[in-house]
Amino acid sequence: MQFVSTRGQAPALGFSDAVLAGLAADGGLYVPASWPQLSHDDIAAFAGKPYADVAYDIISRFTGDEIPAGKLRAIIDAAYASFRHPSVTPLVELETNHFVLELFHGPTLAFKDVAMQFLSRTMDYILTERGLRATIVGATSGDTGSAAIEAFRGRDTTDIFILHPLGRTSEVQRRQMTTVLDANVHNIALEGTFDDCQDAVKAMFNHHAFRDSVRLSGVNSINWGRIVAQIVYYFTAAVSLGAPHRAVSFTVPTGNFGDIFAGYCAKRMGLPIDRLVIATNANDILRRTIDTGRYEVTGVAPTISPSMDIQISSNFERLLFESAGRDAEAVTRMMAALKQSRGFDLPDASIAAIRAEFAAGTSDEAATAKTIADTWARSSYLLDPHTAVGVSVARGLGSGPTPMITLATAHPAKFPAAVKAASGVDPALPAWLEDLYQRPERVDILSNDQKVVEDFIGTRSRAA
Ligand SMILES: Cc1ncc(COP(=O)(O)O)c(C=O)c1O
Ligand SMILES: N[C@@H](CCOP(=O)(O)O)C(=O)O
Repeated sequence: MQFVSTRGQAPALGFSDAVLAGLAADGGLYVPASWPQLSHDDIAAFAGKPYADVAYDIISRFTGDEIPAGKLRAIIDAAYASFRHPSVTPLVELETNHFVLELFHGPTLAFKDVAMQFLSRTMDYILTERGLRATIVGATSGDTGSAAIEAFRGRDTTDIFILHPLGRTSEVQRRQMTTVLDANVHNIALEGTFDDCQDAVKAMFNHHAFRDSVRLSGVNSINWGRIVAQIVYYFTAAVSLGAPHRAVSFTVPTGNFGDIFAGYCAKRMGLPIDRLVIATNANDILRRTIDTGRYEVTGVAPTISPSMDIQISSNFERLLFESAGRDAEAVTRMMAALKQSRGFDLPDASIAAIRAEFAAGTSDEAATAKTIADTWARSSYLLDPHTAVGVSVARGLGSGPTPMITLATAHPAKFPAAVKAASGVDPALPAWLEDLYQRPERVDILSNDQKVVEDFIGTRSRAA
């Protein structure tokens, strides 16, 4: 399987090289050269299978023969053994025909663990085979960072540098990152927003001398190795509700568009998905884009779902590529306009193609808090604020002909202040994190200056 860049100027790469590259050398994102197809019978055969079996079936279609079967199987088994639920990602019925897919049973209590536990082991394998060491960088609004740090801590092949926006994560999220004191882990609190952190990471990838000098690699969802692992739970969830014999719908709390793009990939691979619904908080650039056909960046507003406080939604570029008929020049023009004037109009054919696949809705702060309160009162089920954005939007659409599955992207205990304010309930951290508030922290505060950040990383990376 080869992977091509959405901007068409970087060489096509195999799975291992695409994973190590993270972002393509032309600034684009890697996507598979073609979509593997699963037949009706292939999908039906997933019924009743353990999560790791389905994961192996899906992921091996992308890795081809680059990772030996036994090794890939061992990576997947170890990744999902770290989850505290036997089903890995269980489905819970919230109300008639509306389910939540609990993606938060991994070590850091957010859906990011599903991909990160796979990606860290895969990168470690590739680097060890090649006798190399790499510098991992990542931007986080809270969850990617904690999942990545947990997954990469203590690994000999990598140093990991995570940039989070100073003061804009929940305290639990920050402590999950800053209390990990392994020598290969570096936390940077940037004086800026999440978008500033993401810009800094992308700028490092586009600074080729720096990129090469530290052998840079990324763990944000710009890395195809993240998306591939997230495709799996769309299949397991849909099959447990009767796919491929009947279609299902998904509502996805959305920020960087990685999670819902994985749902789109599952559909392209043959999974019968009826509605794919983008749920945004007040930072609603994607909902506005679907409504108006114009992608327009405004300021970021802090919300009670901080991990979705994002304006520049990096994976949307992958969808633009698909919706433009894989026209890399058109994507390059749109991305140049975004950089220059903070916005662009989608070509008519692209927006029509996107509207055919996606619906979108926004839940404001009051609606999100009310959804947490109502769901607790009605069903004794505690939602985290990100999942509540999804549930609120899904409920607003009303019930359709197919079951609706809302992705539960984080555990409520990651956002105790917001959850308590909405429901009166103080969600407890699980036993393995009980002493989180007593653990010492280590973090460096840096100004939002590219050179400062690169110097910091360059002098500490063991790959340099
Ligand atoms: C808890 C939570 N929900 C939803 C999202 C949005 O997911 P994505 O960025 O893949 O759209 C994030 C961050 O990415 C998150 O941490
Ligand atoms: N919400 C994310 C933002 C980064 O998203 P990613 O999926 O591209 O890594 C976070 O929690 O950090």
